[in-house]
Amino acid sequence: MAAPVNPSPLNKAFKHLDIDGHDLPPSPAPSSPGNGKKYTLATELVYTESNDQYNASSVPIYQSATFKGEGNEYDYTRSGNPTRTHLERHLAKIMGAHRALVVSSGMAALDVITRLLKPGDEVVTGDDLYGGTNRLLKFLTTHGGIIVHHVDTTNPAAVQAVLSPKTTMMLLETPTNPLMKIVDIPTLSSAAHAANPAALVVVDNTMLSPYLQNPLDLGADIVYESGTKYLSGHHDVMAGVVATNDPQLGDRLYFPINASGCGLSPFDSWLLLRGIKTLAVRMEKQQANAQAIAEFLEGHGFKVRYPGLKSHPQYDLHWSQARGAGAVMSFETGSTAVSERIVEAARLFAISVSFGCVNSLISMPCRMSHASIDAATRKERSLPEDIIRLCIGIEDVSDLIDDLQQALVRAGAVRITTEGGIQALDSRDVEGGTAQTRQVTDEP
Ligand SMILES: Cc1ncc(COP(=O)(O)O)c(C=O)c1O
Ligand SMILES: N[C@@H](CCSC[C@H](N)C(=O)O)C(=O)O
Repeated sequence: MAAPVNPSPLNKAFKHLDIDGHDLPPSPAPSSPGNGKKYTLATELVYTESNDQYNASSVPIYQSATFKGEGNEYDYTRSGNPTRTHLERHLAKIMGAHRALVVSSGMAALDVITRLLKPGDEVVTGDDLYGGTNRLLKFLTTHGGIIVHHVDTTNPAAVQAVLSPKTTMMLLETPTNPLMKIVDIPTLSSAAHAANPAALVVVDNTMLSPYLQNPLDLGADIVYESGTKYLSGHHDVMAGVVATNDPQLGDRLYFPINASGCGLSPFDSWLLLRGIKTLAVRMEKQQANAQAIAEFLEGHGFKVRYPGLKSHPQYDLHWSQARGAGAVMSFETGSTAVSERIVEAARLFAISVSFGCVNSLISMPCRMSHASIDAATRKERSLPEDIIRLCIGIEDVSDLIDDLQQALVRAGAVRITTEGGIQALDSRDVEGGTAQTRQVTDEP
């Protein structure tokens, strides 16, 4: 694919505008066929157009650190690379954003965003957050002079109580990781902007991806997500995405990427672009499987946290701002030891951190993804030590349910009913170790 040097005066005049009005370098330009029709997201995800000199169907990987010449669109890959630009423009299109930027991980994306803060700035955020997010915010409080308020963001009154003209950023996750709490993006965005019109509302959209939720349409100023998860979908690349509709904010976010060099590499940009094309089919299958599994667990007496279940306390709120429930859920057993046994007994579900992969995963957040939050803080924030997180993949759902069922039985988390079904044991029975149950559980 050539980054064509087109001497046409028309091209020069419109150098910074693509057909969607994005004020970005013009080449290479993935877009929809320019026939005026608005396509659905599933179609837009797949369609990219490039003006490659050989009409390559797959965007070439510009594995080059430097570009010859002076005053050209690209000079150095830290500053910009055609493969990365192609991905960024594709993401801007599917995220409904003016500008998207891709970096080396989800945490790098948050790092870029927090570079907007200055010592003394106040950040309002949730009490249930991904462990790495909590870790970076804590570091900024001890090393960057930032003041962070952790509150229950499902409670607008609690949020209101810490908002002030000093609030410069509100950082939200919804659904939260791992408690799957739903946060009202429009209400909280309005509250933050009312407290300080210059406050930036930032939403971590990793749990749902742009296929299921668009925080920029709901009042957020910046959306970011870990591309390591659903966007790429195969756990073969680390990536992060930051997007905004404000051109000046876009420039301010680009600055630390160029200054520090955390922009996504050409090969990883190519991998992420490939993953994005199958996002719709993966997500549809993953969330259909997740719904069936959540119903299976709930139907057998477990307390399941999943926004696809009517029993979710914020079911209506979730569906007022999202188009699907995603494929992550968590549930409790009443006993850390039982939870450990379930996780260890699963065979198809891999014991692994992360989510969004085509394979199903099982984990204990307090030991794994959220281990960086100390035990006292976890307790203070009501993060149950026995919580199990399931991240559902695209396998056959009956195989997944069979695997879970045998894990529950082997772990002694359920008893066999007289009808031959299974029923979650009361945590007191579990702690007491109902020998009868254990005996029938050894093999599936
Ligand atoms: C909700 C959420 N946000 C951000 C991240 C950070 O992403 P990454 O691992 O790509 O740095 C993760 C997981 O790591 C996450 O679960
Ligand atoms: N050791 C890692 C753990 C990564 S957790 C990844 C993911 N966000 C999840 O929720 O599972 C770390 O310390 O960050």
